[in-house]
Amino acid sequence: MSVYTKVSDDEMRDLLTHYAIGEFQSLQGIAQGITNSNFFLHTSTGTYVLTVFEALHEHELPFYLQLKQHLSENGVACPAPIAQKSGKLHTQVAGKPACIVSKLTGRDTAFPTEQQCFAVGEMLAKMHLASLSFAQTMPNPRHTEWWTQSCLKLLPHLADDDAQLLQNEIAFLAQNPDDTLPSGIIHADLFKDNVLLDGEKVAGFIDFYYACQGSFVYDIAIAVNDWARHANHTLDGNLQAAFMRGYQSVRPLTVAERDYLPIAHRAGCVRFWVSRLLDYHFPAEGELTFIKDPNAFRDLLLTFR
Ligand SMILES: Nc1ncnc2c1ncn2[C@@H]1O[C@H](COP(=O)(O)OP(=O)(O)OP(=O)(O)O)[C@@H](O)[C@H]1O
Ligand SMILES: N[C@@H](CCO)C(=O)O
Repeated sequence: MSVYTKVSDDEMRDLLTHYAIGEFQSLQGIAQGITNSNFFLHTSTGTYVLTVFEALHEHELPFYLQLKQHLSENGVACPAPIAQKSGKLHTQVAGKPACIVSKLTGRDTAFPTEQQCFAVGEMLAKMHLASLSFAQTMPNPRHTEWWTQSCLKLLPHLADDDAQLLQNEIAFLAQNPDDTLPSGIIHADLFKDNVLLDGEKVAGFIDFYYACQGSFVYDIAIAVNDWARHANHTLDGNLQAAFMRGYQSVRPLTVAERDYLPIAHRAGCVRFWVSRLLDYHFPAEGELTFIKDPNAFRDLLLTFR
């Protein structure tokens, strides 16, 4: 149950006086999610989602909330932040940073269909195009420099084969950067559990808290590495092709992007192999980390080499 922060009805009643979304009725904890405390907030005008941030700091919120606002105003399915009467998008609840966003319909899936992969690819392309008119930027905190430094920390903990593979791969990526390819703000973590689906349609992308500047093809590869990945850590060609068809129905890849795609898949594997290895070997004390299998991305990486 991911509700770490207790919020009283009185506090919510007070908070809602700063918003124009009606009177407080009730707050219901959402069981899913790992990092933050999420609630369905029922008011006299409808249901919203309240997120109380357990790790992000208040000064970090405006970028993510303004991004969601920009995307939702530009045809990208994602929660729209609800502004206070003062215009501010974030607030504080129980002394922690918080926000209220619109509630989406739908649920995530562990076993997507081709149609769903097509729809997610299509929406990702819309997000990339919409990101081009977003004026703010955010460096990628988990790219070349991060995985190079993290690798040094991880090496003593890895089996020889894995250590060799990771070092070779990082050296290969350093020689094959993506920094001349079309770029903008990318989601950077568009896994299956970060998309709510309503039947075959995308109800919305959620969890924008790794969004940053990056190449579009890298974002595509991160998503396909999860949406099309079988339990045996290989990609399903049909799901992969459906995702790419959906994406390219909105934004066809350039020749340079198409050529780079296999490398982008390898970069996406390194990114999540490394973060999962760090979670596994260095679980942060007091941090609520649900450890996912690092080898899924090592094994997938081997299929691209
Ligand atoms: N805007 C929304 N509309 C409807 N449901 C939502 C919305 N935002 C979040 N949810 C629900 O809350 C659950 C938890 O949200 P989320 O995955 O963002 O949790 P988190 O703890 O903030 O992040 P993470 O799980 O990545 O650490 C989602 O799986 C979804 O069911
Ligand atoms: N999507 C990530 C976790 C959140 O960043 C993973 O599955 O490793």
